Amino acid sequence: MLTVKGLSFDYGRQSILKDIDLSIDAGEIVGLVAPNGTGKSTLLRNITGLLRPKRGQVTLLGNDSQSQRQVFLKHLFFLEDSQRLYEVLTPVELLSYVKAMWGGELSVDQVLKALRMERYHNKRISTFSLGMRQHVLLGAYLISGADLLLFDEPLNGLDPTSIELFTHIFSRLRDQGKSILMSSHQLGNVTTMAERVIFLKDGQVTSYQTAAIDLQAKYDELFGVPEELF
Ligand SMILES: Nc1ncnc2c1ncn2[C@@H]1O[C@H](COP(=O)(O)OP(=O)(O)OP(=O)(O)O)[C@@H](O)[C@H]1O
Repeated sequence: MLTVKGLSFDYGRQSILKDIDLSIDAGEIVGLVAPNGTGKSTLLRNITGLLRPKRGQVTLLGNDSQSQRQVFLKHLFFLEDSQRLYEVLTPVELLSYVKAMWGGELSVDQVLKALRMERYHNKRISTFSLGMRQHVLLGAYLISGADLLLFDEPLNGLDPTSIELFTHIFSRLRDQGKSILMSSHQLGNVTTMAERVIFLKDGQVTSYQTAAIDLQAKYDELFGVPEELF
């Protein structure tokens, strides 16, 4: 589904991504985990082409992110942050807009119902809490019908019931053959859903099957707090 080859990116003199290779299959949920400021958002932005890689190639279903940009974008959905939704719109308006742009099959009503958003579907997003915004954001992902979903911190601000609902929806999407790359600085936020975890460190990635190793031990080995602080 998604193939990234030799991707590098610098912010000025600071090298953030170094020669990254990764791939994601159809129907696979992958977690991207690293502490704050490591480069997760930068990697997602490079994959989508919001930032232009210094080197490397990204293809989605065989479509190149640069030379076949329109088709490439049609197959993916990425909204960086629920704080950057169109504030003046209501959920109904936003979802209708995304449906019109991406041409997904689900109706606005189906999505509102699946995400239990009927209570506030006609209120302006500007008045919403973080958790409500996350629901609208997931609604936009769902209604897009895109094949690859890139999600930055999907569980931010959610109560336990909503986490359960989101987890359920992600597994439904996987069953439908959608691929999901979700980033988080918290390992626990992705391990319940992802069958594979990619750690980003020093600009490079290592990938582990969730069931194959003790991921927390690996996380501590890679990013743990040093024993001697002072
Ligand atoms: N526009 C920018 N100009 C220069 N440096 C930047 C810019 N945006 C991010 N950086 C730097 O790039 C590095 C990676 O940032 P990025 O936001 O990708 O990290 P992250 O892993 O997503 O962090 P977080 O978990 O806090 O969201 C950081 O050192 C950050 O300071």
